[in-house]
Amino acid sequence: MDLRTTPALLYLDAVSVSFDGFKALNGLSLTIAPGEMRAIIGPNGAGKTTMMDVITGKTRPDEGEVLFDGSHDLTALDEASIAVLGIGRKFQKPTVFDSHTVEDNLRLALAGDRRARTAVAWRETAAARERMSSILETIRLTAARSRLAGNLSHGQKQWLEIGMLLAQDPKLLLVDEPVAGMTDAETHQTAELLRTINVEKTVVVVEHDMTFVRALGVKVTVLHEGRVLAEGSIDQVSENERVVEVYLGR
Ligand SMILES: Nc1ncnc2c1ncn2[C@@H]1O[C@H](COP(=O)(O)OP(=O)(O)OP(=O)(O)O)[C@@H](O)[C@H]1O
Repeated sequence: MDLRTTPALLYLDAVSVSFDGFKALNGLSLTIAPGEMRAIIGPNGAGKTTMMDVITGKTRPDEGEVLFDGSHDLTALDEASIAVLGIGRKFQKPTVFDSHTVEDNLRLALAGDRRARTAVAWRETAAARERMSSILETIRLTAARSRLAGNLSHGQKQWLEIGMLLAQDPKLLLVDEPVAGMTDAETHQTAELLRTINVEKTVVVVEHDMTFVRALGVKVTVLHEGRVLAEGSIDQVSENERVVEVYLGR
């Protein structure tokens, strides 16, 4: 039995994934501390999505170790068990229910099982109402709580989806390209929103938008060819010649 433990919330060591002989991840090692927010950048095909797929159990690594919250071996768990452990993922494309209000979308997420329950059947306790208000405040949609999700702006839909993730109370949030397609103002607000969330949650965010990554003001990991090319502040990685060559300078 594997009894390894780690103080990191997320620990990847020498993780490799091959697709038909091509190594999408090639000895990727990365640790995320509890309470940290980390930005992951890198050129197309660097392995960012594959890394998220490995963490969430969608893809099994061929080699390497993936530990969560001390000693949970994520390579031995399926996607549902990993979600229950406390890893929530937001994909790039919002998948909110357009014909439901903002509040009902959140109610469905708070109720836990979207398929088995309806918003109407969900009994609203005072504690649940408080959580709803707190999430609406965090995602900046208090004033839009009664609007149909389909009528929200693209940015607001992304925030609603982040709220639906928060409703599941994960320990670790994986956020994939949250500001793609957003206006400058929304991009700026999303950086603030993630910083607010990071007060309570550990966050890993994959993004190409350097203005946004700079606004986050957190440690940056640069992936290239399936492994870590550089790590440090945005200023440190921006000055790294290899990073400029393979990514920033293009
Ligand atoms: N299911 C798959 N089958 C075959 N090849 C795959 C599969 N998934 C990913 N790849 C390949 O693995 C490499 C890494 O892809 P990945 O999507 O992880 O990169 P990425 O860093 O997320 O890129 P992007 O910034 O474009 O989203 C790419 O060359 C991709 O074509």
